[in-house]
Amino acid sequence: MVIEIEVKDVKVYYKSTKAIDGVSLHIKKGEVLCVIGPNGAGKSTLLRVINGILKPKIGTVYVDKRSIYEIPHKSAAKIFGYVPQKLHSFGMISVYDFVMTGRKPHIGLVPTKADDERVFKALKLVNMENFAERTLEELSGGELQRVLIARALAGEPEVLILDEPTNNLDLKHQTELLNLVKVLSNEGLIVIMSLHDLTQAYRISDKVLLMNKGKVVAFGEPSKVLRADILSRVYGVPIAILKEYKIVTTL
Ligand SMILES: Nc1ncnc2c1ncn2[C@@H]1O[C@H](COP(=O)(O)OP(=O)(O)OP(=O)(O)O)[C@@H](O)[C@H]1O
Repeated sequence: MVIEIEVKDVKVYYKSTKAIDGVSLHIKKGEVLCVIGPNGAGKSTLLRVINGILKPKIGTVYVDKRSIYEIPHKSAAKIFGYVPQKLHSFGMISVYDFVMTGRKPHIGLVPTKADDERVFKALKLVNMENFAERTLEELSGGELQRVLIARALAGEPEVLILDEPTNNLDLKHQTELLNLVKVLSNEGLIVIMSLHDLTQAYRISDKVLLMNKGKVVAFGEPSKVLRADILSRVYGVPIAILKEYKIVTTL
């Protein structure tokens, strides 16, 4: 089981645009890290760096002190489960076959009964077990989001990376997803996710990383990062934190 992920002084450029400018962080087994910040802050880019999809120009990600770039691709694929913000294209693939692609790093020549069981277990975790035969095109936005999460879970990851996972989800499914994240982290998973809902970030996180313009503004315990003065400055709107820790704009 992965004990620790460390990101050290990462810089990412898209052509000449600097998207990430010297970001460092660390997170341990069983912890939930929420990455927050305004649009364009660099959250999605950072998540793609952490899971090895995007190689930074400078800096490294370490998995238990080992550079991610030294880990063989198949081993890395077993460690990380990634749920992107959106799926750019998909053909006429069924939900079942799509979720099975999450098993790829574990499958030998052909999927076994154990792989089949894993796929159904993952679908069940997101309440999508009755949609296995549908094609992805036949799903609503929220259903598709839950299938993307199932695909990541089917791979039995040790580090789960979720890019705005509550997007498209109704209140019930948002709550269920966040509860699932808590259960998984209690089982020892490292969960790293970007969120726009700051109240949810406060409730779910062990650590929060607040980014703006590619840089870290604050990193640490939720109550130290999610402060009205810091948030108002970064988001550019007056923000209040209510007694029960509900973060609202007071514009
Ligand atoms: N493929 C790309 N080519 C060029 N610039 C990009 C590319 N992807 C992202 N960027 C730029 O990099 C910066 C960081 O983008 P990123 O998507 O990481 O931000 P984000 O914090 O996830 O934003 P949002 O909250 O809007 O999803 C932005 O200025 C964005 O315009």
